[in-house]
Amino acid sequence: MTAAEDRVEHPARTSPGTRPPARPARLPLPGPPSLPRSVAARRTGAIPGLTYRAVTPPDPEKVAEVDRRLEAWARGLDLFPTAWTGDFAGFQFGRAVVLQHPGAADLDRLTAAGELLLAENLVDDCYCEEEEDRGGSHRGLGGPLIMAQSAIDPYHGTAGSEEDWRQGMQADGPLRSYHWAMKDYAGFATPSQTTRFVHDIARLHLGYLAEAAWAETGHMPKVWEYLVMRQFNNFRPCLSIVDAVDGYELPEPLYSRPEVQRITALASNATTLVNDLYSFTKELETDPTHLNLPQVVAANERCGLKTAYLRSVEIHNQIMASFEEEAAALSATSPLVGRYARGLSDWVAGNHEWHATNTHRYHLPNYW
Ligand SMILES: CC(C)=CCC/C(C)=C(\C)COP(=O)(O)OP(=O)(O)O
Ligand SMILES: [Mg+2]
Repeated sequence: MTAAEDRVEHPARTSPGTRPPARPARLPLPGPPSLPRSVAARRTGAIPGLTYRAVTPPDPEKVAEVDRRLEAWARGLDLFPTAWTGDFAGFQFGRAVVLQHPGAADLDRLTAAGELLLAENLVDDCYCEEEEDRGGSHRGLGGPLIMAQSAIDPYHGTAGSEEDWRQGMQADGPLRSYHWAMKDYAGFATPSQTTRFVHDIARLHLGYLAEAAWAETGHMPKVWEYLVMRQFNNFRPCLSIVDAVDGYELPEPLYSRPEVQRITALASNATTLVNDLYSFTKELETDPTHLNLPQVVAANERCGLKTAYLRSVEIHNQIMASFEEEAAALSATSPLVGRYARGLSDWVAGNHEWHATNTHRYHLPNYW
């Protein structure tokens, strides 16, 4: 790569003679080179240099059936206005879960995974994302998020106030979707798997709060700090259900072992950074200050966005390599852990395929 190819610079770099601040200020960075939409839309497929495992195409009949069930479920709960129907179709929830859970035990479990995915995205879009224009706000986010947590994490107050809680949990689409998706999931997951999910959603909400706090104060994290936040604001709740969706349980004493926790987190982090790479262009188009790994690398390393993007691919690849090596070593110690590790790997591979082919949501920067 030549210097000319990488000429998009961090603004702080263009002030000669000034001492760089100890912590780089969060300024809008120049966006990625944009293209006419028709050209940009073609720029999909795998990111050059990105480590991923290719998957077999999903069964179209299975996808259509899961989509049909999910749409009926969403309509029945009045989860979103008809104006959002295009977004529902464009997200391709059925295709996502069929790709992510190739070993799913049955369609009911696959549909429950889709309900949870839909609910998680509804909470993010309606509560957290200001740019979506669906009521989301960084300021005061803790209030709605604690209610969202309660929708999956039962209330144990006075008998008299329980009915108020029950009604409160039906107040909007994000709450209804969390609440009823959780009911379906808990119908086949063991109590331990259900509690695992509750804890992973609490972690996710903590990550949303940190992201919102940084957006509100204009804080630019260091790279490691960003990776901490993204380890919580993360796809993990989707990955740690793989055993339940596949119809078995990785028992709590095994799941809780630090090395199993580590491969769960590594897989979740790798696949979440895949989102940062595929959604980079979309995010910068809607909000030039939106944090994702390339933005944070560019600000911290005072380099152009293309360099930062390629560096972010490397960071992803290192995490992915750690996952693959450690998961393989661990799998050799126990067939059950091996099955679980395969489920994690399948989810990562399917989620990559979904990102690489979802032209409704994502297009790549014009770097290749
Ligand atoms: C499905 C799930 C658990 C989502 C929670 C966290 C989340 C929304 C992501 C990891 C995706 O990241 P992002 O908010 O950047 O999503 P888009 O890039 O807008 O698709
Ligand atoms: Mg993103």
